[in-house]
Amino acid sequence: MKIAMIGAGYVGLTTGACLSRFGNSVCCVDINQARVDSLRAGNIPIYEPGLSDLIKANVDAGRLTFSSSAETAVADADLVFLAVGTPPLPDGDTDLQFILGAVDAVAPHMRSDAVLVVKSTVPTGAAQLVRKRAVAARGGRAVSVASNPEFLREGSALEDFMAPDRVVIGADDGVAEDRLRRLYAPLADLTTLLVTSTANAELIKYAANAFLALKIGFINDIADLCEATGGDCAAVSKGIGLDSRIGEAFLRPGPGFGGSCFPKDTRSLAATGRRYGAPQPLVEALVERNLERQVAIGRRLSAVLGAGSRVTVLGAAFKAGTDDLRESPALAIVDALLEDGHTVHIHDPKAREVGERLVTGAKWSSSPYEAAAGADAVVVATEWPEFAALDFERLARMMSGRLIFDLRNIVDRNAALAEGFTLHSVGQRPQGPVRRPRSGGRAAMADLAASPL
Ligand SMILES: NC(=O)c1ccc[n+]([C@@H]2O[C@H](COP(=O)([O-])OP(=O)(O)OC[C@H]3O[C@@H](n4cnc5c(N)ncnc54)[C@H](O)[C@@H]3O)[C@@H](O)[C@H]2O)c1
Ligand SMILES: O=c1ccn([C@@H]2O[C@H](COP(=O)(O)OP(=O)(O)O[C@H]3O[C@H](CO)[C@@H](O)[C@H](O)[C@H]3O)[C@@H](O)[C@H]2O)c(=O)[nH]1
Repeated sequence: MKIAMIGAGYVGLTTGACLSRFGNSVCCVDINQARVDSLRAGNIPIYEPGLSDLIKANVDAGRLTFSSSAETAVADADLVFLAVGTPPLPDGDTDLQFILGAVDAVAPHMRSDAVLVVKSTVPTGAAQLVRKRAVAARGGRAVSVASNPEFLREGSALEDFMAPDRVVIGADDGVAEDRLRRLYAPLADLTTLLVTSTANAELIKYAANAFLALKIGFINDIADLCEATGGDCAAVSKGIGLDSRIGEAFLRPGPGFGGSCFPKDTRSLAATGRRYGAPQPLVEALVERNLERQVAIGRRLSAVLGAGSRVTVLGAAFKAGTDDLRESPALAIVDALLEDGHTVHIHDPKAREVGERLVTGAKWSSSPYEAAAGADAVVVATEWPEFAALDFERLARMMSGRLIFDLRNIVDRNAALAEGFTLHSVGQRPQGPVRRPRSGGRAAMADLAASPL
């Protein structure tokens, strides 16, 4: 089939590349000319494992192209996907300006039998709005509109797309349903295909993200309780996760959830609830708690460090496997540390280029060890695998202090303790010898006991 993918960001590029791998002819369109030029020159503007090779293979095979002209790209397309951003408005509701702008750009030029598919995450009712807008832009000619929400995660986007738990097709007419069933047929034996209304498909996407975010918010609160009572949240997560009704996924405590989806989508779901007079108090509370947590963790670190410490933050991206800094808890913690007067050095294996432009006031380094030279404390803020394999002997030689704050519970605990570090993990009381950082810090046993993470 011929596909136009409007929006060549994380979702558009990944989805476009994967669909071209099925043998479809895909044109990814973006209004950002620099992005299109870069893609045409073979430079992929985002980091996503495997994406660069997949794009290259499909471009070489003649199945994947890039354009800034929506008009040309949609002219002979069977399916036109909208994968543009849906950012939050100040009240948390979703800003549909990019969706509606894209509809205006594509609708007049689509074939009469083409299907317009909303892949972006949009509040319930948006597909109907898109349909009305498209019909108006086409001078009254009808158009088939479908909703096909995306569930991929950054950092594992290709595997998630190629082996999804389910594919949700929201279709209010047979043409849209048949076309999308055909499109996803190559995944049919791998997945559960759920065909429902556009309104349900839209609700499923928000409900899924909010439910996963609630699991994280819940375990983060339990982690605080474990720290206060002397429990170990890793054991608690395992113990509850083994119940198949609960499941082990998304029970890792940390610095709060971030990224371009959970924070914005929970706010949007809450806003939709308010708009329809069906309040979502659990989700409202979750949104608040998550913001509070990021700030609180920064403050708790500060309380242990004392004034004017030198702190190394390992990881800036909101999770491992991506260079995406949107709503990253690591950056909220960096901000809190800078505000409290600490000197901050950051290392992230992939996010430095974007990060250096975004975070002023901190110094960026090209390796964890360079970043840790002379530091009083190291904070592991993103779960990059290299941080799970830190060489503590080397760190001990380079650092001034002996404090590790492991906000992802990934460091090699025994290796850290053996080198004389005091280790603060999430959901556990601090472990190891308590030592004063050599410069600037004023950590004491009482402070540490009173200030678990
Ligand atoms: N990032 C994820 O992991 C993820 C996963 C599932 C769903 N989603 C949803 O998918 C949507 C896109 O997210 P993203 O992270 O890919 O966003 P993004 O910001 O990375 O990319 C969006 C792209 O759309 C382009 N664009 C905007 N208006 C356009 C227009 N009229 N024509 C052509 N291009 C246009 C922008 O220039 C940008 O490159 C959002 O609704 C998001 O909530 C994201
Ligand atoms: O046990 C966990 C799992 C995740 N996180 C955090 O939660 C956030 C989101 O992580 P993840 O869900 O892995 O990444 P995303 O790429 O944001 O993917 C989510 O958001 C996408 C956009 O809607 C959806 O498509 C995906 O299904 C959904 O998982 C990150 O800050 C993680 O560090 C935790 O703190 N603990």
